[in-house]
Amino acid sequence: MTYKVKEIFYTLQGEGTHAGRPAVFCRFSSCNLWTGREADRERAICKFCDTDFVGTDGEGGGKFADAQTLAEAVAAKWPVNGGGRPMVVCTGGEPLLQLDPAAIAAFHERGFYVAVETNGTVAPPPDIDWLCVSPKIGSDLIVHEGQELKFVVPQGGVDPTTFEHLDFESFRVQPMDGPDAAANTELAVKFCLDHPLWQLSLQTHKHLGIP
Ligand SMILES: C[S@@+](CC[C@H](N)C(=O)[O-])C[C@H]1O[C@@H](n2cnc3c(N)ncnc32)[C@H](O)[C@@H]1O
Ligand SMILES: Nc1nc2[nH]cc(C(=O)O)c2c(=O)[nH]1
Ligand code: SF4
Ligand SMILES: [Mg+2]
Repeated sequence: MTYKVKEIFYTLQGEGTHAGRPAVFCRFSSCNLWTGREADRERAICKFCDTDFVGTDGEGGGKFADAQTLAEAVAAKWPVNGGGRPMVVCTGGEPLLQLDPAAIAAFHERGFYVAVETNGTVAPPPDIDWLCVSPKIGSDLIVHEGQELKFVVPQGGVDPTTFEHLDFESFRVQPMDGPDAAANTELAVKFCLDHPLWQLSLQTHKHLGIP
């Protein structure tokens, strides 16, 4: 199948458990919860997205005819003889609209640890190494297990503890970026202090000024 990818770039994972770890980001085009057009944001299910995932015109983006071609483009971003286990973070947009067993196998064949950032509305293929689910209020959460649950706060007054019964190794709150970022960060810190099952996830790449 052909994969539509907005951009492929090498940086540090900024968020969550793997924050600080070098990774190739593969940002798939399109999402099922927003068209990506500003004109549609207010009527979207997910209204706070910080990402441009429309089209295939970003750095390293394009249409990749098959899984091998896609994995080659990702592997080409990893430093030669750099050491360490290479990691790819499949994100978007919503990566699970496109990520399939063939793509995961092609990443694995090249030694990659495969991480995925998903909104949890699409069933994941098997053999993902790190699945991070970030639920969106107003959408139908069907993925109830994975490695990391990362809830952006605040969202519609929903208490993050309502996700605690789900089967994840790590529970995190991430402050919503935007005009109220400072207040949202304060709220997230207080929430973690009051609920020590939960850890803070910051978007460290934004503070560092890296992609
Ligand atoms: C752009 S999304 C792409 C992956 C997938 N569609 C999802 O929502 O998880 C990547 C991560 O950024 C988070 N995110 C998006 N907009 C944000 C914002 N304004 N503030 C904080 N986190 C945000 C999402 O919740 C998700 O964890
Ligand atoms: N550095 C960096 N880390 C990230 N972690 C998740 C991201 C995403 O957009 O999915 C992201 C991103 O866009 N940049
Ligand atoms: S689900 Fe993810 S990619 Fe889609 S609009 Fe929301 S944050 Fe953006
Ligand atoms: Mg991002």
